[in-house]
Amino acid sequence: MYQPINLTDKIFYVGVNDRRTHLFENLWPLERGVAYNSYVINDHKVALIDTVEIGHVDQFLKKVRAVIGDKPIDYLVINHMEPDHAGSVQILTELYPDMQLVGNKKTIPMVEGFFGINDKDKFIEVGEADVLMLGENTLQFHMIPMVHWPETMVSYVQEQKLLFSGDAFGSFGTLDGGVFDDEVEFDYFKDEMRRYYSNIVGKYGNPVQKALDKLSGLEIEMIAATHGPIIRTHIAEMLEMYDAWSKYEAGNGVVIAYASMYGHTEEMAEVVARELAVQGVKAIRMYDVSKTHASYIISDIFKYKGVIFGSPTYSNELHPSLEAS
Ligand SMILES: Cc1cc2nc3c(=O)[nH]c(=O)nc-3n(C[C@H](O)[C@H](O)[C@H](O)COP(=O)(O)O)c2cc1C
Repeated sequence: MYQPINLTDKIFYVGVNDRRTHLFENLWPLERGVAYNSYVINDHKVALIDTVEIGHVDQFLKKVRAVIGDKPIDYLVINHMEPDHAGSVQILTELYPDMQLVGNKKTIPMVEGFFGINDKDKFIEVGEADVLMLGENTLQFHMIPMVHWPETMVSYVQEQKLLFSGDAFGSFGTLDGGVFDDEVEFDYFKDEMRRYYSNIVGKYGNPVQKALDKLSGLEIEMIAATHGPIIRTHIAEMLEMYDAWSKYEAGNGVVIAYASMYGHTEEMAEVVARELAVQGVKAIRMYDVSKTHASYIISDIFKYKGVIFGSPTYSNELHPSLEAS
């Protein structure tokens, strides 16, 4: 039985946990799963903010109905078209035929491409700073292209100072009871947020800087992303972390990532590490790339200023496991 989880009196968490998938995007290891977050605003008008991965749609619908009962959904806001969030759009349009899809000019052709939905009356196209009134809550939309897809946008509830941020500020890890940042072991999620950011969004530092600039004009008291805990007590810290990562600023420390078949390159890496320690470097992270998944190494490379790679020659190239990392 789902106990509705309130963000505010009319806004609810209706996300689901995925503890079965081994690799996110068939690429990134999920040691402690991942949550697909979605939210319902049960106001005079009912709006759903994003959906969940299609494999979890039954549980998702139960949660949505536990909040809205038999009321229809008026709007489905699509902040991001990636299938772990937009995966249930089609089935929802069938279940709620009068529901309108809210997206920007880049979202709409994607919806048509993904789902073959092309009825113009189904869409409400929104642009920068447009608003959608729901009753006591007003949604305002801000475009954040390439964080991390072209159509990405965020939705801001003006009255609540609440930002539905899409994948921005998201992290791996299921929400095992605790849903808000003050209800969980937040340090774990901070690390997983950096692994998520560095591997999935990290290339787009400039678009993230532009997005942060735009969001700096908003007063934000809660960030509700599509993965990971809802942030309400660590807002400033999160914004600072995103600012530093997107400027590629890092703290003191060195990552040493090596490949070694017979141990000689590893021995060299040990010597280098010892010398770094003698020189006063305390944070030294050594990884054998054949053992540790690249996503953890990349995450640490975003955390520390220094990085050293070591590889034996292998058929005149780098060792394949380092090359692959
Ligand atoms: C399959 C294979 C391919 C190799 N190719 C080269 C090569 O192209 N050029 C070279 O100088 N050494 C080559 N080597 C030798 C290794 O680079 C050398 O033994 C190195 O010291 C191994 O380092 P490690 O002990 O860290 O694995 C090759 C070794 C193996 C097993």
